[in-house]
Amino acid sequence: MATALLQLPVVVNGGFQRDEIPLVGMSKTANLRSATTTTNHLNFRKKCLQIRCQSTSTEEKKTRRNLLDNASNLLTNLLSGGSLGTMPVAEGAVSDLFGRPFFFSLYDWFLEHGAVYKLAFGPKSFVVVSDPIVARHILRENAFSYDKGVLADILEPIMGKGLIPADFDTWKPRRRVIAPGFHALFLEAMVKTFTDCSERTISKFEKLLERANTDVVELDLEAEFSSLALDIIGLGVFNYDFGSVTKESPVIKAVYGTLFEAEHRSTFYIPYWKLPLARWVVPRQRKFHNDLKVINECLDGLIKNAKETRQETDVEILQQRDYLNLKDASLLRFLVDMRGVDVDDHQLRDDLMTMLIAGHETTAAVLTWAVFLLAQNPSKMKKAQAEIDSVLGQGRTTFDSLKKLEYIRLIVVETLRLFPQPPLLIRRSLKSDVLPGGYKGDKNGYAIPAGTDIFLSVYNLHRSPFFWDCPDDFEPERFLRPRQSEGIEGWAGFDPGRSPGAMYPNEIISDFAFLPFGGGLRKCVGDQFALFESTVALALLLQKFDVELKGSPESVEIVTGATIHTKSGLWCRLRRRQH
Ligand code: HEM
Repeated sequence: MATALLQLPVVVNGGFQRDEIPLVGMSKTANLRSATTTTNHLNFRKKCLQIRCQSTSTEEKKTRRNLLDNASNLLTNLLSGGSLGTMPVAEGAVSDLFGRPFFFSLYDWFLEHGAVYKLAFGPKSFVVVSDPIVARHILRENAFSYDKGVLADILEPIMGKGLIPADFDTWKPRRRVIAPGFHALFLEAMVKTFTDCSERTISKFEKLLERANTDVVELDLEAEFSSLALDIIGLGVFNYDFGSVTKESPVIKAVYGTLFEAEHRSTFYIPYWKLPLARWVVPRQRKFHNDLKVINECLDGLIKNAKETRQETDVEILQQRDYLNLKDASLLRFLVDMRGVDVDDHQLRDDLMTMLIAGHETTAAVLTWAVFLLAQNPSKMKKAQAEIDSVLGQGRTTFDSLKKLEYIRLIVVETLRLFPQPPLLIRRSLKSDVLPGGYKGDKNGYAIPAGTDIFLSVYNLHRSPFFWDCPDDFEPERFLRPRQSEGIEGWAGFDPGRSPGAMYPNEIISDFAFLPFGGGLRKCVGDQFALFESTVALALLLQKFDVELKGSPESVEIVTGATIHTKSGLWCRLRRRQH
């Protein structure tokens, strides 16, 4: 198998030759073998690679394209604006959108064309970036030259002027107010909320076992994590208990409906919802607007209530409240009480909606894939449980115990490396710029005009064979080892010492090779919230249960929208642990 993979054709348009890929500290064969382990989508990728091995030229590949692809490529040639200097060009086909997640195709093209390439796709073209040096330039060094582009177009109807899609003028004052809300005492109080909510989930599982009078129960853990994350984000952001672990309600249904629509819009080829009558004529658009109305009414009620009970206070004093004993420790309370910030209800609602959506599916996905990976690595599951037993025994998680649960924390970040949520960051250049060439790219860089749409593929970055050893392997321990830059000019290597005191590896330690929460100005504000939440939920699950997949890993089909998730749930068998 490995030999067959090494015989891949040399590609057109520059890029890497396949046998250049293995780099540091391993043989070519070992790297390619390791690149075909663990998960079913890797097998999927393996199949794709095999298919490509059999094909000897790009011509042959083109003949397999269907009529729609040909029409789309004709449009591309007409509209995509020609080449961008020496930047390699990959030609996408409409059929690449179907049958498998889009980011797999972006990965294959990355290996073919290099870490910066132009993807011409139907009437659109994008620059795809899979390199930490270029990512650092876009996200940090020249961040004010890029806005959210396509992403803002898609999300604005849902999140309005919330932080994620916001233009810089809206974003600056709101970020200044929201970021301080995630202060140390708030996060510490949230650990208690995470623990309470996770225990509610665990006790639901235990009741199922008792009722069935057995030691094993079968469950869709993805759905359970989704309910858990919804309950947590509701309490943390606006002190509202959805109670979705144990019940259904119109608001919960509306939240899921809205998420579903956001996902549909992020993957659908033609934005038909922008047509004037679409919101009244298309049934799913009508439903979407009804769902939005339900959520908005709920949020408006919470905002009204918070404003009526406002106690205006200086931010420094707000940050010292006794959060562990407050009846309402939520972010909404903080935002409303902050002195000198008289934000209108509409903006506040957009902020809450943004955090509801940003903090829900993402965390649920981390937990889902962590279980998926652990179930295939029983020795790592045992190691995790040994740590939990020694740190927690049968006790609860606390802020202090999180500091000692090192291996669980590493599992969480390794899951985020392999399954970044979202797998792509999206930007549009506000002015012309010159992107650095990145590793093995053009030394003079690549000039791009204003208005260029960019996909920064975090998935490619996290699985780049140039920056990670055995990139497709699930190996939480990797984060404990520093890694020299190994002669990669412009990249500082992986050094935990660069971010002393950080509980989790981040973009600074990895010099932008690891970007689970983005980086620079628009970095996630909820990163620590999400990391603590995932660590608590995973630790409490593994404290009580051994988990295995119900079917084979290959039967878990991967789909993607804003996040990477499964097509039909993560069906698992939970067995009560004997202590
Ligand atoms: C594992 C869970 C999470 C992941 C993987 C994640 C990931 C990300 C990423 C990658 C970005 C940057 C987007 C970009 O640059 O285009 C982002 C932004 C953001 N996230 Fe998260 N997030 C998570 C949880 C949360 C939570 C829990 C909250 C809030 C409670 C949150 C709120 C936000 C907000 C408001 C932004 C926009 C920041 C800005 O533009 O200033 N996220 N998130």
